[in-house]
Amino acid sequence: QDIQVQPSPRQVNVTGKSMTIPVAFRLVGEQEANPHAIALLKQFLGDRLGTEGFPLFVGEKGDRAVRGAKRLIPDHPEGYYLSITDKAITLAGNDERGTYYAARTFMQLFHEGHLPFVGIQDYPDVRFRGVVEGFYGTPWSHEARLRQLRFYGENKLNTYIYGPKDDPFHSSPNWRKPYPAKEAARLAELVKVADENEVDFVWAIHPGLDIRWETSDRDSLMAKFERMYDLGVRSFAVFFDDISGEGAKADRQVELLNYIDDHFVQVKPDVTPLIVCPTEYNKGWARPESGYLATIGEKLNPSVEVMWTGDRVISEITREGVEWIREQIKRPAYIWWNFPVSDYVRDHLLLGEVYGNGKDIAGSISGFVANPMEWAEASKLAIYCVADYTWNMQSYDRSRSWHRAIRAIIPENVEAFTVFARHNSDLGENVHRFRREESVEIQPVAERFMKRYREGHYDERDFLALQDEFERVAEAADLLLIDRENEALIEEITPWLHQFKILGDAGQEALAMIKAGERGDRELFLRKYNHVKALRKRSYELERQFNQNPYQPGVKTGTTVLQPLVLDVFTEATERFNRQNGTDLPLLADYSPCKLTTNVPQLEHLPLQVYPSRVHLTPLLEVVKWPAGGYLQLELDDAYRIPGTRLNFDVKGDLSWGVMEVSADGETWQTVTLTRDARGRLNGKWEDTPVKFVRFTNTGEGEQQVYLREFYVVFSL
Ligand SMILES: C=CCNC1=N[C@@H]2[C@@H](O)[C@H](O)[C@@H](CO)O[C@@H]2S1
Repeated sequence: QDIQVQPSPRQVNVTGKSMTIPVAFRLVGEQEANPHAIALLKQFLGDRLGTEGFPLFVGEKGDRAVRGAKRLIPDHPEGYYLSITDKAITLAGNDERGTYYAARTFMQLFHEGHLPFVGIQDYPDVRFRGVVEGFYGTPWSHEARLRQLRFYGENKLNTYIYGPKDDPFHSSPNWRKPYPAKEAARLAELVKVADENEVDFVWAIHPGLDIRWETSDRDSLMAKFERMYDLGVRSFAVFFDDISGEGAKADRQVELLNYIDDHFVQVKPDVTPLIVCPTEYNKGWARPESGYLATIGEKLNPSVEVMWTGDRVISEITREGVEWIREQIKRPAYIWWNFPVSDYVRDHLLLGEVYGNGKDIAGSISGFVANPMEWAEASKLAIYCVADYTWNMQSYDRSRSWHRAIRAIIPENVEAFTVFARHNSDLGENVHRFRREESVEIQPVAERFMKRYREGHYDERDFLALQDEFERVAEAADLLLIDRENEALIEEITPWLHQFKILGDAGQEALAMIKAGERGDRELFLRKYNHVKALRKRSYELERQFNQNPYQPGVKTGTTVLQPLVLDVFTEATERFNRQNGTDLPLLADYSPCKLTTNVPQLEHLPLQVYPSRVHLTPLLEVVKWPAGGYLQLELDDAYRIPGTRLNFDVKGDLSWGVMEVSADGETWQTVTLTRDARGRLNGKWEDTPVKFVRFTNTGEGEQQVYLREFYVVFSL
């Protein structure tokens, strides 16, 4: 029968039919086996466990209980051998974690009152597998983290790296300080639950923003690690990402890391290899002339793991890419995969399939951890798939894994959540230009329908297929909004579910406009027209109410296929109605009154947030390298009286290297004096003349490195 085990095991031999589940089991090997595996089995088998009953042998290679299976146990870290026959069950690990994984697999084989007769030999492709909580934004809650750790235990993920950028005790300024008692107790509990689920809890420190290369700061860091060790932490990381200036120096970083390795990691008996997140952490930013990676490769202790995001900050991981970096750093890279992280497209949910990474990279990497969304439960879809991919790459099937993930996460509403996730997977235009597939099944129907509708002869079957899809969208939203089996998940995605309901309704009503127009039923057409406009207004208000943040506020759904389709159908149907009836009903246009032009590479694709009276530039999380002569220009659709631009480059020192100018025609420019307000933000003020262009230029001699935290243009009173 179809043995469904997650992650997909490497070698499964079905050795016969199956047996009904024994009413009682007798555990053999309890004294020597991994206590977490024993605890798991006891909890799972409950009162079926007794001194009599069907023998269940559990243990690690060399333990008496599994002596007979010794040569069948794969000789790989975390490997295990599992066998179920009509005589006995054997769960034999190559090491403690392997035994635990054998127990996890065993638990999944219980199926409708039966246990299959199988022999399984299994082990993971990638050594370190899991999640790095490394995003910008609201850190996960304590409860969310506890749920995550249990989820990792279920899916054979063995690593959780604690590194939320917005935790002041992980990063500046309080990385030097011990956690207050309450937070310390919570971290201790996380470590305990991680252990129970055979997950390494890696505590990361992010000192680079203000570290001083002196023994005092080195001692502060060592003292903090000691504190964390006292809390039970046995795995450590140092993050030097997203910094500039002093903290970015390779030889200083290496000196500190080797010191930590020599005087902490190597002297403690039970600490796993140190992990570092380098400043040059992707190929797009690597500069051979800086010698940064060469220094890491040559001077950093070989036992230290070096993280890497791939060819770009957000990128698919390829064989060629990992071979390249392996050459540079003289060791396999420890991949930090930036998916499903959405801190640069915060108005989107990334619920799509995990795809695009090579299946031939296992031998060239030491670890693979996913950086998730701030929405912990919603991130589980991708995390489940990453668990499958990193355990057994060759057999990874992106679609099968994704469907299983949905069944694992919300078993009572699989159909509805599948519809929802299908249309919430692309990012829209973004600064990293990273895109994902969305609405894949319906996209060709939508495209064909619009083309033929415009030509005047669409296929009724396409019309009905689209109508059916929008009905499913509306149904899915309502079914999920009342779902009570996974309340934490529904709580996270509720704003998007409301938006999704509006989209489903708007799609059906826009299609109804076509039929009303064809029948010449003016009254019905106007009803539908007004309903769609009302729905779009509700959508707009929803955007202003939920998920407000300084970067990408709002709630986007179906942005790649379904939303544009509603707009296209509405516009086309209204234009026809206007022609047939000599009316001029306004077309609903999502206009954008502002255009961005720049010659600073990192700013080229920055999306703009357009509001009724101001334009907001999406701030960047990374350091911006601003070359001499580099400029950033906003062009409005008309000349407006602008009471005052707000500009915030979060830089040390002044901005005398740059000039802010405005113009009404793009020819004559007027310099604007910038003044710092109480919050350190730079504001531009000028005489009260209409302005169409605003630009900021680096008129200095050399490249500047800045954080672009905020660029506001307020263009009406
Ligand atoms: C290997 C080191 C990766 N360090 C990173 N720090 C940043 C992360 O904190 C962000 O979440 C992510 C997505 O915006 O971009 C880079 S990736």
